Amino acid sequence: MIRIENVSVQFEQRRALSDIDLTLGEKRIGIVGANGSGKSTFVRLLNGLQTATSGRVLVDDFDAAKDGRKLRRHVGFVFQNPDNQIVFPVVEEDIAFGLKPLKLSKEEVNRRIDDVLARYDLQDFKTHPSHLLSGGQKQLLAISGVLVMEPRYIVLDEPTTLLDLRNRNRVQRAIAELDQTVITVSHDLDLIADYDRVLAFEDGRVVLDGTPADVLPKYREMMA
Ligand SMILES: Nc1ncnc2c1ncn2[C@@H]1O[C@H](COP(=O)(O)OP(=O)(O)OP(=O)(O)O)[C@@H](O)[C@H]1O
Repeated sequence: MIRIENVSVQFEQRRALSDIDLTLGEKRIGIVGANGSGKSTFVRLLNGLQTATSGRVLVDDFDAAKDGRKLRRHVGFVFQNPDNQIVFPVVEEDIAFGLKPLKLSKEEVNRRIDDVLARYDLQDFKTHPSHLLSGGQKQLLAISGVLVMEPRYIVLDEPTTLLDLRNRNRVQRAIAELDQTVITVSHDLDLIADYDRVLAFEDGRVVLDGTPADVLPKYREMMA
């Protein structure tokens, strides 16, 4: 369960989020809103990448202000551009990197890497240069690098923006199969059309909140 209690985020000249108060317990949560409306700032709060200027962020037993390190393991974050997430030149090294702080045995590290690569049909790319993967494969590798840490929540910030239709569909299927609670920021409304709940942001506030069937038509109208 995620509790956001009266949270505001103020950057020097600009208030990015104003008095957000939400309880999120659904398994699939979509976030929509115009450019600059506060979506990324909001999801970055959930794993401590962004701190609240005022208010509290609680994820299960963790308070973002006190338990930053634990929160980052509990809530995995997939960035919009996988090139910002993929840091090692070889696929298996990149996935292993995130596991280092967990101090697992070599066997367990290998088992997790093999499992996650098989899941996304990337097993043949294990020793492949990461930068030679296609855009969709890179996005799947970025998701793999987060999944392998077995977080309880996964945040995806515009996961399909850079992808062609085939890779977009692959990523959509990959998300659908996740056991974790997933929070997805997206301008691609079809991607979140079967989610449990959608929040629409405008000027740092949540202006629509409900099922996709309820929110998405209103959001389309709002953006027309
Ligand atoms: N580190 C920062 N310093 C100053 N201002 C920031 C910072 N990060 C975000 N902002 C501002 O806060 C507001 C909200 O930004 P945010 O990135 O959360 O929007 P967004 O809804 O994710 O936009 P987009 O759809 O374009 O990714 C914007 O006006 C942005 O310029």
